[in-house]
Amino acid sequence: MSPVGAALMAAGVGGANGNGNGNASCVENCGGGGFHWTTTDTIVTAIFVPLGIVVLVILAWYLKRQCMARSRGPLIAGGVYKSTPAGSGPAPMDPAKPEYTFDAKGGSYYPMAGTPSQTSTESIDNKSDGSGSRLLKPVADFSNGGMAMWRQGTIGEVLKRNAERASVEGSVDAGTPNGNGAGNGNDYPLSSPDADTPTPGSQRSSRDRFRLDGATGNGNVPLLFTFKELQGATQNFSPTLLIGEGGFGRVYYGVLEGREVAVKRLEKVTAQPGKHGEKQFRVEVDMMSRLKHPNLLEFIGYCADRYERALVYPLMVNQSLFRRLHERNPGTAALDCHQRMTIAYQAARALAYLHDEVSPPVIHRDFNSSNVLLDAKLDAVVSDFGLAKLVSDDSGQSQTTKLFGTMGYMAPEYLHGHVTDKNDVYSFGVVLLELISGRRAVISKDLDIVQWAAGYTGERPIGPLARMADPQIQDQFPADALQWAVELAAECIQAEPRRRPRMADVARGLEVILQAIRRQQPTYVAPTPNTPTSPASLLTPTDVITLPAGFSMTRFLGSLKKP
Ligand SMILES: Nc1ncnc2c1ncn2[C@@H]1O[C@H](COP(=O)(O)OP(=O)(O)OP(=O)(O)O)[C@@H](O)[C@H]1O
Repeated sequence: MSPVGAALMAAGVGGANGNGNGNASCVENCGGGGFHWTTTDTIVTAIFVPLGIVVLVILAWYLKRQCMARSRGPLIAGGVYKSTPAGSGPAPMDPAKPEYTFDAKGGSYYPMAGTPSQTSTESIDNKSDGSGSRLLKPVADFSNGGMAMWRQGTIGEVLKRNAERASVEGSVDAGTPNGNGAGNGNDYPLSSPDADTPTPGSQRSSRDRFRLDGATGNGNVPLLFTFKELQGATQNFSPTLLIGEGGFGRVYYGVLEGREVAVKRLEKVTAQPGKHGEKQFRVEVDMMSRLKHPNLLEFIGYCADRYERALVYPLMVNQSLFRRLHERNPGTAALDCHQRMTIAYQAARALAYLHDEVSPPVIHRDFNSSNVLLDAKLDAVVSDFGLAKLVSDDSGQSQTTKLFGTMGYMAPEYLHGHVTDKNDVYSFGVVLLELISGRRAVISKDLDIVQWAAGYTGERPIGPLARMADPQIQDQFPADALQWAVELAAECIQAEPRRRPRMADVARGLEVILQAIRRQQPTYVAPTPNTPTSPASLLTPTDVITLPAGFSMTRFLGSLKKP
């Protein structure tokens, strides 16, 4: 029997007569034990071999496509992924030894370079197809939502236009921002020197051409800016307009189409393919596009122009809570206790939204007083989702091999790579202690605020609770409100994550504290010019809580716990 006939018979395709002798039309003697090529074999070979090859090619293409679709889930800074069933997004892999390095400048931990992981994102990050796709991929890969948009062609069209424009405009000379900018301490103008001057790109409005109308499906519509437009908005990233500096890059004051903005420019060096900052950029854009809450920093848009990456936010004129508490200009009033607890309440609401109202939930992972920004009315918004982590499994827990975060704010279990929303609760407790005491999270080389507070919360009695309050507000902090605030912080910073309250319950606790402060100060008038949110607007009538005699914050939180 011929080899083809045997193979087909084995595959049940027919063509052989079943007795093992092959076809009658042998051109040669069919006897003997050797292989003989027949006319039928030739015909069958001519038909089925090419057919088989076509089937194999189609199968390979289909499998590759499936893999790519799976690898394009939402990306997490430093995330390590494995394939998961389509639509479920990436799941973190088992933990390995945490590898991280400390950035002295930003006081933050970042993953060490050169720790490649065999992951699906790796293939995205390191693929160098030379087709200009580095410009395209980051946006296409932002999220599952981004993938859907890609399929619909919405983002695809925008990116195509962007790529065309980039090739027409050629390389934009970014200019190098003066490295000797004054850093975090810079004051900056509160109105643009030439706010009415159109930006170079604004004669062709980026909004008109690049608006991704409805693309994100959640009402947040990020705008795509050219690097040239951002150069125009920030006087070519002038050092005199430097607002601040973080682990991600520098933040500049700017004016875009008449609106005052903060432009966060990714350091050129970290915008190179495969570097941490690039991933962080994608995560931040992804997060910002999906999330919308009055106490989360609004996301205006971004720039992904060749190797330049930048994010555009509304300007928060009172900058960060950290600065307001710890680096206040001499002429600026200290925050009073009502303002402090209002800020805590608003930040708690933002975290509760991330944990409970977003699907899948989001863990901020780097909540600290630098990431709480204050607007003109001292209303707080939570910022910096570059380190956020999407929770992808049902338990609400995940493990990470890479650590990000800020010294003094990281929960003990987080240092072992254990990531849950309770990490944020711990960090929130630290910020609450900062607000109460006016002390920094890291007080000295050997003492952090949690250790310091232990003395007041029972472990190491060192004085009356009143002494724990910032001396600038000691007189105005009602004793009961202060006690409850300290109790609330103590609940949040417990070593055992499961014992910490949920952020929604923390927000309820802060409502009680605000009520107590307002009871004591019924004619509360905020210091000008920073008028806080009207206290009444914080609580709806149904939110008013009736306190029993001997109210205890700990018991109150316990009563809110879900069974
Ligand atoms: N939208 C904004 N409006 C006003 N100031 C801002 C705005 N965004 C950032 N800043 C200022 O710039 C500083 C640096 O911000 P950035 O988010 O880059 O870093 P960070 O949060 O301080 O640190 P990291 O990114 O390392 O966590 C902030 O501390 C804040 O003072």
